[in-house]
Amino acid sequence: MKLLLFGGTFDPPHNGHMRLLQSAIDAVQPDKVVVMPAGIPPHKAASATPASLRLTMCQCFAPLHPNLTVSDWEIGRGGKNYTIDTVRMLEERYPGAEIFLSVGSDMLTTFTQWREWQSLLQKTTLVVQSRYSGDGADLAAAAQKLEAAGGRVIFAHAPVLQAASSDVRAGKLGMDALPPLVQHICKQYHLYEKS
Ligand SMILES: Nc1ncnc2c1ncn2[C@@H]1O[C@H](COP(=O)(O)OP(=O)(O)OP(=O)(O)O)[C@@H](O)[C@H]1O
Ligand SMILES: O=C(O)c1ccc[n+]([C@@H]2O[C@H](COP(=O)([O-])O)[C@@H](O)[C@H]2O)c1
Repeated sequence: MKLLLFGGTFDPPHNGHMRLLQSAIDAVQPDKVVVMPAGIPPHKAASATPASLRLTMCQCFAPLHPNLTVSDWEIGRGGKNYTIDTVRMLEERYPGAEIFLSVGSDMLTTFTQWREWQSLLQKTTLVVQSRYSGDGADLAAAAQKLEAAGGRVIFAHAPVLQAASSDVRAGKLGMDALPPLVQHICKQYHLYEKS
């Protein structure tokens, strides 16, 4: 069984995330997809948006695959969430599964800063989607280093959709950058409104 893991802070999920996940699904053709919103991401400050709302907003990904789960496992654990722990949990829950890890450009180029990254490379295949025009050379160089360390890296080739959650939070990106379900929840709970 091929299992595709997509983790993020998702504060909020935006159309760039949708593009990344769709491109990874197209590249991998997984049997199962697990979307994993982080409780506290390892290299960022904790999110001001309640975890329960980020979890609900992640339902926007559900239409992308018939066997997609939005998991509350990292949120429920508390503390900082490291992907190696999540992958170990998935290995126990789905014995024998081939695990693919979906990441954007910034995550590939900083991958060697992740906790136990060498173990993660052994346990997963990275699936990368570019998020900035012109970052191809950086991504190729990062992939080459990871492959030299024994990793497997697949490139998804969807066109870049430049969007960032931080731009939504800062009011630099409007609601049209968000999937309809996320827009609806934002309106309902008055999220990301600038006074
Ligand atoms: N526009 C995009 N295109 C492709 N991948 C993206 C895009 N935006 C985010 N990603 C990827 O999605 C994953 C989760 O990202 P995250 O939830 O941190 O969103 P973000 O937009 O990077 O947030 P922030 O702006 O707050 O840092 C990461 O692997 C990231 O590289
Ligand atoms: O495990 C790590 O050391 C690690 C370091 C940086 C990022 N990650 C994971 O990568 C995903 C995207 O992270 P972020 O901070 O961009 O939301 C999310 O699932 C994080 O838990 C994981």
